Amino acid sequence: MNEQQLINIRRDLHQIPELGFEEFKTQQYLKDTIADMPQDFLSIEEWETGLLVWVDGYEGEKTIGYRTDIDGLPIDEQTTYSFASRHEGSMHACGHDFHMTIALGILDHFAASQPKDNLLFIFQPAEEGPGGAKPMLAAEAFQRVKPDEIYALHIAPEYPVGTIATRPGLLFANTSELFIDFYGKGGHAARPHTANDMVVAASHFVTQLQTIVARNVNPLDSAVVTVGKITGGTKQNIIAGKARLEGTIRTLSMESMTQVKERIRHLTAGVETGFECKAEIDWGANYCQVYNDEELTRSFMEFSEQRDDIMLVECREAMTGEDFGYFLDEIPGVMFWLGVDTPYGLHDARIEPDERAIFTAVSHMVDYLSKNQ
Ligand SMILES: CC(=O)N[C@@H](CCC[C@H](N)C(=O)O)C(=O)O
Repeated sequence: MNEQQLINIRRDLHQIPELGFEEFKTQQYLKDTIADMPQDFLSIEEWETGLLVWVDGYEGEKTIGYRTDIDGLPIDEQTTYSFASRHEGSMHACGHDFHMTIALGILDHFAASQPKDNLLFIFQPAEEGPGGAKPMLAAEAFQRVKPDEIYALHIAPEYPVGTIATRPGLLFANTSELFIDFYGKGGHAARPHTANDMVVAASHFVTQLQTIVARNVNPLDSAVVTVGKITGGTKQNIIAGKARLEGTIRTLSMESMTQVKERIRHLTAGVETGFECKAEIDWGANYCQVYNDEELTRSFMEFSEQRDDIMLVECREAMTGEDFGYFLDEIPGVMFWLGVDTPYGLHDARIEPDERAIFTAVSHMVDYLSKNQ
C-alpha cells in the first residue's frame, strides 16, 4: 500500500465509527480491504465484530501477534475534517482509525512478502467498553492461534511524529468503571421538607470522593477517581428523587484498586445513612494494567533507538486504561505510544492526529517484524 492508499483507508474508517460490539460496517470494511491483498498466506476468521487474520510464516516456528482496537466513542465530532464522522454522535476520538490503518498497512506488506514467523493480526472490538480483549482471549478461535509474543500501539497526541514512547514493566493503569444510582424522594421545589433531594446527596458524595486520593491512597502509589457524568432530576422546580454518577477509577496497583473500591462502598453507605436514601453501585467494566514484558521491551527499544527516523522516549507510566493488558497478562509483549502531534488530547472532539505518523508506524513495525528474516 502506498501512502495515499493508507490515508484513504484512514479517512474511510474515520467516517464510520461504531461503538463496542457494534462494529459491523468496520468489520465489513476491514474484510473488503483484506480481500484485495494477496491471499496465498492468509486465513481469516471472524470473532464477534472483530477479525483474526493469520499469515503463514515460511518457517512458522513461532507466532507473533499484532493487535489493533476497532471501536469508536460516543462523541459529537468537532474537527475541521471534510471526512468527519457520518455516524451522528460517534467519533474515532481515540485513534482507533489510525490503529486499524497501521495494522492493515503492516498486514498488506506481509501478505505480499511471506514472513519467517507466523503472524496473527488481531482486530479487537470494544476497547472503549465493555472490553473485547478478555472474551476474545478466552474464545476457542483465539486460543487455537494464540501467539507467542504480541505487540500493539496507541496514538499519543503530545509527542511529535516520529516518536515512539514506551517503558519496560507497567505502562498503563488498572481501571474500573463506576456507576452509582441514588434513590430518594422527589417533590415540589418549594417544599424541600417533604422530599429527599438526590441532587444534594450526589453533590455531597462527589465532594467526599475527592478525599479518597487525597487522604486514603498512599501518595507514592497514584490513583485517580473521576466522575465524568452526573444526571438527575427532570425540571428546575422539581426536587430530584434520583441521581446517577458515572465515572472511572485508575490505580497503579490492584491493592489500591481494592482500597479505593472499599472507600467508595463506605462513603456510599455514609450518604445512605446521612441522607436517608438508597444507593446502588455498579463497577462496570474493569481492565487489568498494561504491563510490558521487560526483555522484549528492552529489545524493541534498542531496535527503535538505532533508527534514524525514530525518536525513542522512555516514558513514565500513564493512568490511561487499555484492555490490551489482558493480552499481556497471558502473552509476553509490548505496547507503545506513537507520536501524532496534535494540541487536542485523546477523547477530545477536536482531535486531528497527524497522518504522517501512520507511515512511521507501518515502516517501523514492518522492519521490526522482519528483523530475524
Ligand atoms: C486509551 C484510552 O483512552 N483508553 C480508555 C479505556 C477505557 C476504560 C474504561 N472504559 C473506563 O473508563 O474505566 C481510557 O479511558 O483510558
